[in-house]
Amino acid sequence: MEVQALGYVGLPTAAIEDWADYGTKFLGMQLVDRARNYLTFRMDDRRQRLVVSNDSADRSGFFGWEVADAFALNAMAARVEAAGVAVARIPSALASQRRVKEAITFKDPVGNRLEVFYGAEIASDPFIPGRSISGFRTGPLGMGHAVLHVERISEALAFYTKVLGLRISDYFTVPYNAYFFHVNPRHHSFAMIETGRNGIHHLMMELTMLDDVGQGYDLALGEKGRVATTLGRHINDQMVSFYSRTPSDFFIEYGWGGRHIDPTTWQPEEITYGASLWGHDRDWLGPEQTAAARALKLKAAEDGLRAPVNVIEGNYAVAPGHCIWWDTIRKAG
Ligand SMILES: Cc1ccc(O)c(O)c1CC[C@@H]1C(=O)CC[C@]2(C)C(=O)CC[C@@H]12
Ligand SMILES: [Fe+2]
Repeated sequence: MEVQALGYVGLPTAAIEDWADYGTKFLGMQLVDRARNYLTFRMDDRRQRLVVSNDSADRSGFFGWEVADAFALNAMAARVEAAGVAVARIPSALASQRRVKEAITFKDPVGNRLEVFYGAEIASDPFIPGRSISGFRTGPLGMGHAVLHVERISEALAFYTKVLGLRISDYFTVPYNAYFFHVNPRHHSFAMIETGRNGIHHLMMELTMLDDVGQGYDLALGEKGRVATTLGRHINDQMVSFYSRTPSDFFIEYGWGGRHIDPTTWQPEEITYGASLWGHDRDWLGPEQTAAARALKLKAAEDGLRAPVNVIEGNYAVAPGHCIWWDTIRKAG
């Protein structure tokens, strides 16, 4: 498999100041760089995972897909070019700003800026979370998952699977079309939902402990309008999560307990139950959609649908103010 993980993400915003607090005091990331028109955050031992930018050049965000080395990067560049898509080498000044060794960039068929890179820089100092969380589940699973609104999934599907090499985890067509893709054991690192417009829908970050999510939920409940959905559990990746409104016009899904899949044997499947096993209620849906979402969930409950107990590597108790991250967990294990 060429693409190994979703390595970093750039999110657009018009409210850069609000993001500093939201990213640290609520999400628990570490603010490392604060320039006039962008912020950068750490989530683990890497120097940078998330960039939040109010530069007009970054208006639709960017997605940093990780490959192993220069050889894999060149192979990807050739493959994208062969598909008729213009590829540019990212100048070394920008590559250093991304904290990677080398990168290329191109647009997906609906206009999102993609970057493919290798050689992410590791920090020499430990990750200090912005609030007391146990840590983010990253490492070989990547930074989380990114979900896009797309006008028509069919336009981008072939590009993401045949050119980029993402593999379909599952999909559903009711109550809307949605496709989920994996590149490693994380159930999905990327998804598209067909909503009639293009843009970022949400970014998911996964915490190593459920209590991090519950405590974050309490913080979000304390701010008017911050909670975008109630706490819930997704059917396909079994993630327990809630969605919060960011200072931009999309969401961050804050989750725990996502399942692992075996990419070598996984077969794409169709989900007929909808999005959630329970929860994830929204207050902005019309009465018809609310009733439809409710009916799907009640059917799942009636059918006795349950997520198997998750065995979470790295689900250890840690002292408040301290954090563990993947590489430490792996070395300790
Ligand atoms: C269906 C699903 C499974 C796993 C995920 O990580 C995930 O983000 C989703 C999408 C959930 C769902 C959606 O598809 C449409 C818009 C929704 C209802 C929201 O507004 C919040 C949850 C979103
Ligand atoms: Fe999600």
